[in-house]
Amino acid sequence: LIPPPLREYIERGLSMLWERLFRSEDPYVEIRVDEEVAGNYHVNELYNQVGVYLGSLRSALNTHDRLKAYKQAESDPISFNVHDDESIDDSFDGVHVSWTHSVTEKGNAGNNNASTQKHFTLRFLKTNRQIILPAYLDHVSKDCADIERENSQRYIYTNNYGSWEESSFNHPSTFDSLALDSGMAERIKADLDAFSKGKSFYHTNGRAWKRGYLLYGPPGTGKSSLIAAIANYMLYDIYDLELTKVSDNAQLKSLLMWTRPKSVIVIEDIDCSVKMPNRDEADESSKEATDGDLFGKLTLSGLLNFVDGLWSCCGEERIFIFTTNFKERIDSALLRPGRMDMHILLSYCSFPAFKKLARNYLGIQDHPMFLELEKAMTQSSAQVTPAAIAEILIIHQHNPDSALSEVLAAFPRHADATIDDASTCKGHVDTTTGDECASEFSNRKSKRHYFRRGMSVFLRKSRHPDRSATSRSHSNYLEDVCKET
Ligand SMILES: Nc1ncnc2c1ncn2[C@@H]1O[C@H](COP(=O)(O)OP(=O)(O)OP(=O)(O)O)[C@@H](O)[C@H]1O
Ligand SMILES: [Mg+2]
Repeated sequence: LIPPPLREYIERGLSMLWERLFRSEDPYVEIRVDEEVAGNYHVNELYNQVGVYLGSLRSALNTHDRLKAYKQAESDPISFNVHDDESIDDSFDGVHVSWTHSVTEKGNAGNNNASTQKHFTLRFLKTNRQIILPAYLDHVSKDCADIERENSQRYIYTNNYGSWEESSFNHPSTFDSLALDSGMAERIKADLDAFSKGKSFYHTNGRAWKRGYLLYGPPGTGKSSLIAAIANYMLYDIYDLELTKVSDNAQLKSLLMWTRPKSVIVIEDIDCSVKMPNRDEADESSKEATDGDLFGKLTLSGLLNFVDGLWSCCGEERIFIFTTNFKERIDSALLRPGRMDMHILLSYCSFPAFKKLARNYLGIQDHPMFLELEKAMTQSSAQVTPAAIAEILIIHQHNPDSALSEVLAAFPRHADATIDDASTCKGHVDTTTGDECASEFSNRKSKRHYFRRGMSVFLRKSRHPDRSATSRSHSNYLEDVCKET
């Protein structure tokens, strides 16, 4: 409970008193971290790490009146350091330590041009030696690595047959920008936190340090956005594995070998990426190998080994994420715990999720229409995706009243009667009009992607009271889509 500067003052006083009374040795340990490694004039990496670590400590802001502020790069946060020869306090495992930075004249000894020598001194009580050494210095070093990773560029890799191609990853999605059902973001973040701190847990229990998530739900409910949010939260790189560009199991294994730790490995639309023979068929295939039928192909067991076999332990701290619009189409072997530990349903927009979208897109926390909207959203059977709502909000971002009226119109009381009962359409129901769907299509991703996945679009009838007009506009719309494709 004693503030660190006062505690240090008391400790110093006691130590001087002790020395006077008993002429005993200094009760402190001092560790000096020089800028140069003595003798070979190389930069001491630990010196740089201590500088970064101390710059990130905010405690000095409350305790020191003279501080130095700096930024290492434009995009970096502002860091603070105390002046030379002033000490900065920290604590580790309940133990108080202090750091001082000093600059001393070097004399002529070095053959390096610099005339001064810089160093940090770490000071703590001898009685705490076991706690501080080397665990505290390891902690400083690891924290510095995390800070640097936070400020450094991250990458998304896509596979081109046997190799990964890299691009900068700058997706802005975060848990804060996502509209999810209440409590979902917190549950996922808690799971991620437990995973990132779980190295010893996984090792003690003989498990590979990895985690698997299955994200499922209709198109436009935020699966891809959630992947980006997870990568941003964890500060991980992303490996986006396109199974159609993997020729066989051996290639899959080699791609896995080239992934780095602290990464998210993603397979989107796992149900329809490739037609994979299942395990029985694959066993049969070994008999048929001479026919060349399934020989050298990608098989389900190859994929299972990718996620969960011996090879999956070759790198550590990795998260596997699969997405699908149709969970029921996925082989249950892929979904079992240990492969996919959490199954996360992303669904149509609920009122709490809508409120988040309204806050993010319109900057409003509340509105007189919210009550009516909540009623409409809970009572209507219309199923509207967050993507469709986001589109409406973007169009009317400067006019919250019209934005909310448009959203309200998407939730008619008897929604069933307003959705075409098109027997040929399967899957996702989208209550946006054809035009809105078209803009959603072109905004979101390539049409090829949609058609490859066999996505169906429902076109709403309510805006077209005359059924023949509806069919006409629908077929025109579909023709347009095909033409564009
Ligand atoms: N839950 C959400 N919260 C905020 N925005 C969302 C959400 N869902 C979708 N969106 C918006 O809709 C766009 C499309 O979402 P996203 O690509 O993440 O959907 P998806 O579920 O991956 O769809 P698909 O199954 O077609 O791949 C995003 O760019 C985002 O702006
Ligand atoms: Mg997606």
